[in-house]
Amino acid sequence: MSVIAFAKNWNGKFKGSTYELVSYSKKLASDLSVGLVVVSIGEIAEEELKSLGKYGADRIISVNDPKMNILTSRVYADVLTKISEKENASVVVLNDNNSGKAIAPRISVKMKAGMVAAVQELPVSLDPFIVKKRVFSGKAFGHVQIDSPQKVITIAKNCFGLVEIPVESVVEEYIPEVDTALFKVQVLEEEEQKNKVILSDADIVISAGRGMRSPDNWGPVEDLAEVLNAATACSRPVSDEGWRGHEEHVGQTGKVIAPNLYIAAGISGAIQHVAGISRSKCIVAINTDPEAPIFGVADYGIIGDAMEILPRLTEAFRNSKS
Ligand SMILES: Cc1cc2nc3c(=O)[nH]c(=O)nc-3n(C[C@H](O)[C@H](O)[C@H](O)COP(=O)(O)OP(=O)(O)OC[C@H]3O[C@@H](n4cnc5c(N)ncnc54)[C@H](O)[C@@H]3O)c2cc1C
Repeated sequence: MSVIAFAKNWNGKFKGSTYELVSYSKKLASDLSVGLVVVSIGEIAEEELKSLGKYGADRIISVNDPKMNILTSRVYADVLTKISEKENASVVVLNDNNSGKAIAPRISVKMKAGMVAAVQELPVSLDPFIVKKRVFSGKAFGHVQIDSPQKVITIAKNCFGLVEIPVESVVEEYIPEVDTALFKVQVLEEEEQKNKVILSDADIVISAGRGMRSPDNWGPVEDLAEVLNAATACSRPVSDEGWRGHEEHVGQTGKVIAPNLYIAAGISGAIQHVAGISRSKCIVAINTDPEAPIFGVADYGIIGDAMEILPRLTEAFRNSKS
């Protein structure tokens, strides 16, 4: 028996969320008294693979096939299912990011395994297997029991953190036979967004809402983001109005993010907005209205005009950096 963890790489590099996935999966495997097998797909340097050893990945299967450098969900799901069967997996763990969301349900169908997405912590119980996740747009937690012999879970960002258990990783090369029909639809090229911190990966997010009053007032938001090497985000009306692009919209109908620091300027804190940011480790709200609901979820609140406060924060961070 084993726990399988899918370690996605981005152009041959792992991210912090991959190391968190390995930390989580190592602890889960140890609680289940089974081995951990970390699977990497696509070309990647051995040194990068071995960096997973810091978090307890003693066994790594590398599907080092250039045909699989760009993620194709049908192909990746097939590869992971074949490896899960070969390794007699009891649980398959993926990150709850775009890749995990695309692959996990396919593995679940192929393996006839029960699946739960965006798990918040280690299972509440191993037998029966019960996991905890947010439900009703983050307003409540649900405990979900998976009864099938094999299970597939995706884990929410920042649900476990990084736990170092340094081991010497052993890397095995393995390329399973994949039906050529699965390559029918292929991503030929990926273009990376340049000079911008990607919102879903960002540790710090500066977000603004309708309180900024006009798209012309975004300068202070971008200045603070630049000083803090942060991503920018916005509330839904802001993107609906076309003040900012929809890729920045967070909330129930936008992106769900979990940065270490979320600064919300001129955002009222409607429940639909909070649904996308409540997993942030620290929320700082700037609002002129002391009764704004955002202060109910914020760790720190600043009552005042965002147009005045954002430049002062930028200046203070700039000074403290120099
Ligand atoms: C089905 C559904 C789904 C939705 N999904 C989402 C979603 O995914 N994401 C989302 O964001 N919303 C979503 N909404 C909309 C949501 O209900 C709110 O209307 C929206 O979040 C409000 O955006 P806002 O806070 O920017 O604007 P407002 O509610 O207008 O708030 C502006 C805030 O700025 C403050 N302010 C004004 N001037 C200043 C100033 N100079 N300095 C500082 N503060 C100031 C005000 O006091 C106020 O609190 C959804 C709604 C529905 C019905």
